[in-house]
Amino acid sequence: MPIEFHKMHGAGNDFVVLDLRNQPHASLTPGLITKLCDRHRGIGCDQLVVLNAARGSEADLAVAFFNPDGSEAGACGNASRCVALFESKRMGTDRVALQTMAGLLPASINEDGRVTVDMGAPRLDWTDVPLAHPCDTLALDLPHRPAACSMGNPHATLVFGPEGDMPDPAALGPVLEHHALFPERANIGFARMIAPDCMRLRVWERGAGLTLACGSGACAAVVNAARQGHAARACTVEVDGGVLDIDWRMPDRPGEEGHVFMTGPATFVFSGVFSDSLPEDHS
Ligand SMILES: N[C@H](CCC[C@H](N)C(=O)O)C(=O)O
Repeated sequence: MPIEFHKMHGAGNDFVVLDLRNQPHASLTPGLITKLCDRHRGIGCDQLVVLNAARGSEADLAVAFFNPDGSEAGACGNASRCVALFESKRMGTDRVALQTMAGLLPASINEDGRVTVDMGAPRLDWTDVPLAHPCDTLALDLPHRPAACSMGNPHATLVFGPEGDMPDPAALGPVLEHHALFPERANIGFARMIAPDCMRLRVWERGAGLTLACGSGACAAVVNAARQGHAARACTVEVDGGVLDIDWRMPDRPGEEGHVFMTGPATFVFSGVFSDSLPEDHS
């Protein structure tokens, strides 16, 4: 059965968006997920994003994220901005609430066209990342002592000063993604501080490899760099595909972690129909 899809990207991190609310016939299998993400045998994207009706009144819709290797991710910041834009156009509003595995994410479309998503509070305990055994997530016993946290998905961030060598993310990234310390694997960020409120970031993504941008990775990088004293809580993050503004706000109450607000672009590219059989009149 043909499946309608929408191609979108957030700072070059690209997505195939399937809205199943109006095509319930589409049955998603790991094989179909991998095929749709494949840049040679399918449509091609960094993640497949699946929309369903919300289960409750707080959210406007439910969103699930899948990597090209078929694994499901609890968060995807760039896709969350894209879905917020998609739904805002459909509903004619500038505020959208997404229901994700990481929780309820309020989003707003700004006057400049950029999208702001409240990505929630980072989870800083080893059990939340998760890690394989108890340890301080502020400086893991790994090369370059990265800090780790969860934004609904696992992240470790290696932070470097303005000068000096940095390992190749394409070489060290997959080694750390699959390290035994990460029972659910991890996204690995390589951050170079330009100033306390500005960093350059590349992310080796779990299940996807090196991408042009990683929204949850940018949130985790600012949290992790701020925890290590290298970055301010509000920081511009320059990624290969553009610029994201991250603001890890102060908590409302003592003993809690503040929410991380991510602001950045969301772009609609094209819509199409995917069918694995030739149309009848393909003359
Ligand atoms: N590969 C990630 C999901 C996509 C995250 C990224 N595209 C973003 O914008 O946050 C994971 O398995 O946790």
